[in-house]
Amino acid sequence: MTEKWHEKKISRRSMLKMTGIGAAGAIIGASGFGGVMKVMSDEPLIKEDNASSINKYDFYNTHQPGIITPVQTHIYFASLTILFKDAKTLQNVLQLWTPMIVSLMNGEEITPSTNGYIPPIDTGEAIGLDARHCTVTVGISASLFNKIPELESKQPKELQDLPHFPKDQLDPAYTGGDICIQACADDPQVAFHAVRNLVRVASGKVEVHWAQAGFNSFPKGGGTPRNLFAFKDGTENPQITDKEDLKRVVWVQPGESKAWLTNGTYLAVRRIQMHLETWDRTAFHEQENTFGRHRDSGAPLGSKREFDQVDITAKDENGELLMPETSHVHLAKKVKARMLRRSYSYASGTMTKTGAHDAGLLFISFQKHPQQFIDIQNSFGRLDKLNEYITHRGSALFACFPGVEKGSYLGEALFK
Ligand SMILES: C=CC1=C(C)c2cc3[nH]c(cc4nc(cc5[nH]c(cc1n2)c(C)c5CCC(=O)O)C(CCC(=O)O)=C4C)c(C)c3C=C
Ligand SMILES: [Fe+2]
Repeated sequence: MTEKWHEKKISRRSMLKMTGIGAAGAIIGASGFGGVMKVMSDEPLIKEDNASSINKYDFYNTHQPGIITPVQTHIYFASLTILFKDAKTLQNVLQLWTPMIVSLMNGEEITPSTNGYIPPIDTGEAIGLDARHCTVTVGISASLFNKIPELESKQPKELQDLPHFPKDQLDPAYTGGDICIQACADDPQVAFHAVRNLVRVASGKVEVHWAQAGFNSFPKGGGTPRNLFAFKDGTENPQITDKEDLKRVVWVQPGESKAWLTNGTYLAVRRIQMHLETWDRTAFHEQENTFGRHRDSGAPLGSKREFDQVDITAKDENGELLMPETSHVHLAKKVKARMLRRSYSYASGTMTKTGAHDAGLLFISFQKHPQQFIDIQNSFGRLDKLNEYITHRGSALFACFPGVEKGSYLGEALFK
């Protein structure tokens, strides 16, 4: 029987090496990182979901949190570069992160500091806040497999960089990365705190390549949030209660990819600038024709209610299509591919060259195969009316591990 990771003891020296503390870290006594992780003691490194935490989602599940979890108000998304080339270090980082993520999702301090002679273990900015529905989702990309030759046989063939799409103007500063951490919460500081602490503990092993904060605002009483063009965004999505549909659209099923990815999914992320200045000069009817939906109700053009059935062939009394052929929804619906969208708006100051808002959509979708994203994006191609108002500036694709069983750790099956 293979030894479980938590049954192995990582030596104090390798722990210090791994956390990048090195010689300076000698000051960090047994209550330092050793205290955080308890990896150097006999105590197994298992953190439990705390049922008495307030506003908390469970970590241990068949699937990772933050995918079919109801969308929170904030995201901090980070794409990391790995600074190592071996599978063992990746395994150690994932082992280190797993109990930390449980603590973060419990809304607990990672480990309360008791030693005044060392830096606090938890950076502390979430002290006194509850879990705020924090979720952390981790994925790995094709470039990670390129950097770790030992894992070559584990790379799913569909895990490749996304192709170049017509009209893409990708900025390398917002593109790619080896590992993603998607932290979502109903509080911006809780989401940021999660990423900050996960990156910090793996310092010397990973560094942030790019990161983006985002937000969603929900109407009183709930409902679909509006994007920065004021349209309800996220109406047409698989129902998170329809398990069979999620198996068809989102979750990798046994035999569909490499075994380690069963119950996992693919995360496509696009940092899409929305040209607010151009949009704000556009006539209201033209805005509605761009999406093919009414702005205020969110209903398909010609219908009354947001969740009315979309019929892209429906015509008005003059025989004209109600939803223009080049409208965003028409083109998305035309292809059979589907996805689960979980996007956030962002506003990050202004573009240095033009002074325009650097604002838009941190588009995130989950699908069991990257081709689903590719087919829909190709359907938009050069035709989508929305192209006039947006520019894709960043892009990455990650395979998100399946969920974790108590006693295991993120991505364990990758190392078997
Ligand atoms: C490749 C996938 C998609 C990208 C990229 C994308 C960008 C993008 N979308 C909006 C706003 C809306 N999108 C809407 C619907 C919609 N969009 C996609 C896919 C991508 N969008 C799909 C699959 C759908 C659903 C189509 C359907 O079957 O009905 C809508 C309508 C409301 C809704 O259903 O959410 C809006 C609004 C923006 C602003 C944007 C880039 C900045
Ligand atoms: Fe869309």
